[in-house]
Amino acid sequence: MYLMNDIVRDGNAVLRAQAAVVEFPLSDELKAVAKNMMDYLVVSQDEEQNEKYGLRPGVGLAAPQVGVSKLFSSILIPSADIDELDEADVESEDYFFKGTIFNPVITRQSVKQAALSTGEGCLSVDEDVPGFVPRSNRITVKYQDETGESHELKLEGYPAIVFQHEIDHLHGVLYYDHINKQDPWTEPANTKLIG
Ligand SMILES: O=C(O)C[C@@H](Cc1ccccc1)[C@H](O)SCc1ccccc1
Ligand code: NI
Repeated sequence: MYLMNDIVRDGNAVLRAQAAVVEFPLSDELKAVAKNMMDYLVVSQDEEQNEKYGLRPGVGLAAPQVGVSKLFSSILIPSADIDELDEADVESEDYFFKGTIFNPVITRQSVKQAALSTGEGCLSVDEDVPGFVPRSNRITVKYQDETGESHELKLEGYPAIVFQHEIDHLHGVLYYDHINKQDPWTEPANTKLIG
């Protein structure tokens, strides 16, 4: 499992590089990296464990953030984070999404935007950069799973924001690149505020 000192910080060129396509079948090395990324997310979301290991909680982690310039990100979105889910859903499933997405492509995105009302943070950016981070409210993502099988996901709101944050990492983009430097907290036009 990765610890905070395995996470590359802003200023390292790998966070600004275009990551490389992942070839299948996956090498044992990349399987191990993906497992360690997911283990980080699982442990980071457990209050006791993240305290013990000094981990910042995360719902996503991209390979470039651990120094691997390849097109994949692990994502772990708790069902409890998704307001639209009703009680039954939350009880039955611990996670809205748990998996590693390889070679993801956003094939469709809405004109309508969305932003977290609190702004965003990043495990690779130690200081908080304040401001709304406008993103597409709805996206369609095509990606491969660990076996190389292709999937298509339609996402809206918070999950769409998480996926866009993680896919941005694969193209050398960090969340604060999207913040309006002049007016960071001015509500962007046509943007739904979430949370
Ligand atoms: O650095 C990363 O990529 C992980 C980020 C992903 C993220 C940040 C803001 C908005 C969407 C995704 C971490 O998860 S930041 C910490 C965090 C934890 C729980 C919920 C939201 C953000
Ligand atoms: Ni990040």
